[in-house]
Amino acid sequence: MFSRSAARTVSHARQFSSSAARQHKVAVLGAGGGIGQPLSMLLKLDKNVTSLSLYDIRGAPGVAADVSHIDADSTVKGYAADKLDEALEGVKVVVIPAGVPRKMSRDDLFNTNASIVRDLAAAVARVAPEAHLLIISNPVNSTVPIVSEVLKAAGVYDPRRVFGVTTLDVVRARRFLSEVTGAPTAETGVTVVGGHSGSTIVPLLSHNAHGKGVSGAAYDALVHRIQFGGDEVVQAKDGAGSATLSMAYAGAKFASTLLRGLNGEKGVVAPSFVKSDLFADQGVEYFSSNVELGPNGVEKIHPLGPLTASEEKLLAACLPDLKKNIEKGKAFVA
Ligand SMILES: NC(=O)C1=CN([C@@H]2O[C@H](COP(=O)(O)OP(=O)(O)OC[C@H]3O[C@@H](n4cnc5c(N)ncnc54)[C@H](O)[C@@H]3O)[C@@H](O)[C@H]2O)C=CC1
Ligand SMILES: O=C([O-])CC(=O)C(=O)O
Repeated sequence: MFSRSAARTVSHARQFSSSAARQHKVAVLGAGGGIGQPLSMLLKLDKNVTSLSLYDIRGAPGVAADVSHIDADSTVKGYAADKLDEALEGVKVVVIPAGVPRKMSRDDLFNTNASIVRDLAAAVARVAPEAHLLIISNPVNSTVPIVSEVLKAAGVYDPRRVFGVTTLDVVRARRFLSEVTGAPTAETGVTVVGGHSGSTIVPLLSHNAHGKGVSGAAYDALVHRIQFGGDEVVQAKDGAGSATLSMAYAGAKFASTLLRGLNGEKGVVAPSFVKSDLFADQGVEYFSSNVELGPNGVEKIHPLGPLTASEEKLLAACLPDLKKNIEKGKAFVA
């Protein structure tokens, strides 16, 4: 039998060895922005992040100094505009919220953000070719293909390691369904598939016990609110940008889920916009659906499961738009 103090020592040793197996350096590119700052703070609090590398063309060293005072064990370093390569050295996960937020449609951002994301992806390909890339910068439906094409051209593309972060759609769906039904958010998890903009966002409300009961005008209004939740924030901010705090929460949530998968935890599943065979026969190369996350990133893409007639209709509207967005991204790099 162990004495209490011996048992404590064993438990400390276990904790130590398990945390020693979880050394993850994470970089945030765009860390000085509306999303980047709170995202960096939340990542600092994640016990699976041991080192945080904050980069921006403006202000990252200041954000890093600030975040570094938080009493969590990870180290934090900020990198100025000319220090991108240094910021990426040894990183396992790169989260990219760099770029401009929209004033009108997400597609308006294309011209500015396409080149920002392309250049950052090229640096990742050069310095941290095995990193997992989490793309937040909009339009996600096009920026993910852009990043993938850049990695392909550099000869380092592994589709298991490139993720479009669509978690905010899932977060909104859970919250909005809770508001409609009065059920606690713990019970209103909704899978959202497709892409990340308007009609390409397809919530599968029928897969949730509470969502199943929403019908008629209430169903249409709920679907619309999930698809256009970003607009609510853009309008309320009245020219000052788009969602930042809820997005930082969603980005940290997805990064934390991925890190659990990278650590070998079993059964880690989350929706993400990834290279997918689900609708490849219809020319849609990337698609967001539940994916199982493991030590190599995407281990398995789950099928959508049964759809109602309304969901089939939403999916039919999603696919052609999504295909166009993906092609636009690919054409930009070509
Ligand atoms: N995936 C999603 O669900 C969501 C995506 N977004 C997108 O996230 C992006 C960022 O939004 P915000 O943080 O609100 O914008 P922001 O303007 O507040 O911050 C963007 C940051 O990127 C930096 N930046 C610009 N070019 C850069 C480069 N070449 N390298 C590194 N940093 C660079 C800027 O200096 C700025 O600090 C936008 O494209 C927005 O549309 C926003 C909300 C949700
Ligand atoms: O609406 C936007 O431009 C930002 C975004 O992607 C979202 O809030 O879902």
